[in-house]
Amino acid sequence: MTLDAATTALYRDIVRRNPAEAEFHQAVAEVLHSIQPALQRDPSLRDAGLMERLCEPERQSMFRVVWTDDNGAAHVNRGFRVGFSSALGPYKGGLRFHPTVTLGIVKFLAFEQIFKNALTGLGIGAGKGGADFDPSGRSDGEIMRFCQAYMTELHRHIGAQTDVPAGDIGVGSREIGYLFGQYKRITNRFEAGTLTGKDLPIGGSLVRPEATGYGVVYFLEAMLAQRGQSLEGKTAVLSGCGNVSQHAIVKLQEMGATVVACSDSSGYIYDPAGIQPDVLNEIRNVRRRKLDAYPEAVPTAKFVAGKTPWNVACDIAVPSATQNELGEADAIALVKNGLIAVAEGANMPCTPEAVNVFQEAEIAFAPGKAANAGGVATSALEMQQNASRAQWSFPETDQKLAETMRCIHDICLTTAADYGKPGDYVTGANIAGFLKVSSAMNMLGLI
Ligand SMILES: NC(=O)C1=CN([C@@H]2O[C@H](COP(=O)(O)OP(=O)(O)OC[C@H]3O[C@@H](n4cnc5c(N)ncnc54)[C@H](O)[C@@H]3O)[C@@H](O)[C@H]2O)C=CC1
Ligand SMILES: O=C(O)CCC(=O)C(=O)O
Repeated sequence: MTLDAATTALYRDIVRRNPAEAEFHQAVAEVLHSIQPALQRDPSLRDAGLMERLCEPERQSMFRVVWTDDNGAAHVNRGFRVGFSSALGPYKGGLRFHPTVTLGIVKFLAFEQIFKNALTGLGIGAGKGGADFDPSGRSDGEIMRFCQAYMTELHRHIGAQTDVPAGDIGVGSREIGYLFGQYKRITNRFEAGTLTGKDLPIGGSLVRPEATGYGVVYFLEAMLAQRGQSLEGKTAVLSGCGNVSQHAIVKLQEMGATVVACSDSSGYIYDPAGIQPDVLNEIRNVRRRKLDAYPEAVPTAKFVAGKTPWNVACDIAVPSATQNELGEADAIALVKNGLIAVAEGANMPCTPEAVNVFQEAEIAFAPGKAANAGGVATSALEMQQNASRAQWSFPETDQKLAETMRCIHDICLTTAADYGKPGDYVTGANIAGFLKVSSAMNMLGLI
């Protein structure tokens, strides 16, 4: 749908005021396009500068992070934390440690989080952060010193009722542990609900490590059931081989699909017999090696260097590495090879052109802000457990995750149909998230 004049003017202004932030512009453009039917139905949604406020972060912090490597040499990185919206609860969203991190990347991720977190129905606002630090090849001691240096500044901005960071690319439970340790040391408080994604002994939740990947598969299951299909007997291709991918692979195979390929930034592995999650775990999480090491352990697999996996024929694609990793040509190749469904495990991994190809071909398409919401939803469950000093069992927590994903699926589907776009999960997710956050913003007054 084309933008009306008022929204076009708003969008132009956002681009002018946020120069050189292409990913942020892209994320905003998608939402503005999607919510046009809602704005047409209820023009009062534009009142009181609501749209302008929605697209302007409440707060943005940028800071210097100084740390020393194992040889005693000093390094300087740039740290970020953006609190985009606290209309529904404390800012909530992960931290990304990757050399490509910029303010624009963090803003796009925090903006996406507004709608994603609203869809969970769990009373969490939206934030995101990170640093342009490259953890690859760094020793455990270097990682710890970087995390301590980063938290030395970040601690001023966060808290269980203010802003609750978690993991994202390059930040797993090890980093969360070091970050929490430094927070605890500086503040003199064991305030477990200040960070989520912790290991169990320091206040973590069962299922949080698995949640994003499992959640994507629960969403896929619901989306396929809507079309009278299931995961049984399907082949799947994933990108990435980190937290999201590894657990999505486990759940896909548990539900009867065969995952024939996954990737890292150096290439992809292919095995028609199915990728083995235990081997992947050993190579990536224990030995911290690249995927070219996988065929050493599984000789039936081959490693294809320097390529993405989108030319591999499959029924289901789950891009789970990074933004804009799947473009128009990739989408065309996937559709030509018989694709039936896509679920975004990563945030905004498909370019707008690729999404267009999928939608034109009537492929079931689940946008990241709906499909990967299981991670942040389970973080909210971790916050609930921390607040009551409880620890729920794996089955209980997994059941809550599965129910949340089914609810998100159904909200997206019914909202899309209600606004004249049946089966369009992008429209459904954006409008449902937008209506929820905008009603809260109106109740809170002009802030
Ligand atoms: N961890 C979580 O709970 C959630 C993560 N996500 C999103 O899922 C995606 C993956 O995150 P995680 O699995 O947590 O991170 P991770 O650090 O565990 O794994 C990232 C994976 O992506 C690959 N990768 C990273 N940058 C790449 C690049 N430029 N080109 C090709 N491959 C690249 C890495 O090799 C690795 O396999 C990200 O987009 C993240 O924002 C979304 C929701 C929640
Ligand atoms: O669990 C969280 O708070 C972070 C999840 C996240 O960063 C995401 O949903 O992209």
